[in-house]
Amino acid sequence: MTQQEDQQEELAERRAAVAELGAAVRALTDAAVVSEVDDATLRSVAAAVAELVPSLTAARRERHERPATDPPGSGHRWYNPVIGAGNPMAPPVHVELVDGRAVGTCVLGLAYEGPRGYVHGGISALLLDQILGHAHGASGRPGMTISLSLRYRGPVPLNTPLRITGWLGESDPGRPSDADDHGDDRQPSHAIGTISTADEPDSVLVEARGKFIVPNRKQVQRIFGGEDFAR
Ligand SMILES: CCCCC/C=C\C/C=C\C/C=C\C/C=C\CCCC(=O)SCCNC(=O)CCNC(=O)[C@H](O)C(C)(C)COP(=O)(O)OP(=O)(O)OC[C@H]1O[C@@H](n2cnc3c(N)ncnc32)[C@H](O)[C@@H]1OP(=O)(O)O
Repeated sequence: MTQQEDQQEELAERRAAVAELGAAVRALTDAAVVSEVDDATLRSVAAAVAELVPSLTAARRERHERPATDPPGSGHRWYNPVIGAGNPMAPPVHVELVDGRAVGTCVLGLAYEGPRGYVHGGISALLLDQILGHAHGASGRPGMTISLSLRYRGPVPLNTPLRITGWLGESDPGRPSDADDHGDDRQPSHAIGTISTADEPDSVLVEARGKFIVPNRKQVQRIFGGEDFAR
């Protein structure tokens, strides 16, 4: 086996272990918010869970430190709060690019509840921000959201397969690019997205409009300390 194959195998192994823990903690979170067991049982589970924490934090990363799952060039965030298999707070949403559109699928449990039986509006915004980000990133230049607005047309049901779709719209006509002064290579992109149930994809429950920019060199330096933020 070559050194590169060795590293790939190690990375796959690491990601699988991280996904396993993510799934287990996600199941724990789901159980915690649906549980109606007695108080003594809640307290004993709380104590048992608290005891597990030090075994994870024995080796930890800090802000700005890259996790072992995301080596340079991987372009993927294993702990992303929407799509990351390693992040228990992520449903996780499964995203595919279909004819230039980003299409996400997921089922949201009671941990994401806003109105009883329905998804919290802030969670819908989170999912849409991510899917718009994918639509923007599909052109090969991942960016940052600079504005996001939503219209909640109907309540989004929990425990129901959902479909989240994002695509790019027209850019601002005639807006000068910042390329000359700042090294920006283009204008903000407009992205549009929707949430519907998988069974009724044409019935839009939430609609989003967002603007994305690709940060220029100075901005990357200021915000991320120079490291290519997308890699
Ligand atoms: C986010 C990591 C993504 C990594 C993913 C990597 C790989 C994955 C592959 C595919 C992608 C898939 C998924 C994407 C994932 C997630 C999506 C969620 C994304 C987010 O959740 S991201 C967090 C929220 N978001 C922020 O945290 C931004 C905070 N905000 C700022 O940090 C500043 O705001 C900044 C630096 C943007 C500008 O601040 P500044 O001071 O430098 O500029 P200034 O305000 O003076 O702008 C004067 C006028 O120029 C325009 N302008 C400025 N820069 C420009 C540029 N580069 N290009 C074109 N136009 C530009 C302005 O829009 C304005 O225009 P106007 O006046 O018309 O509004």
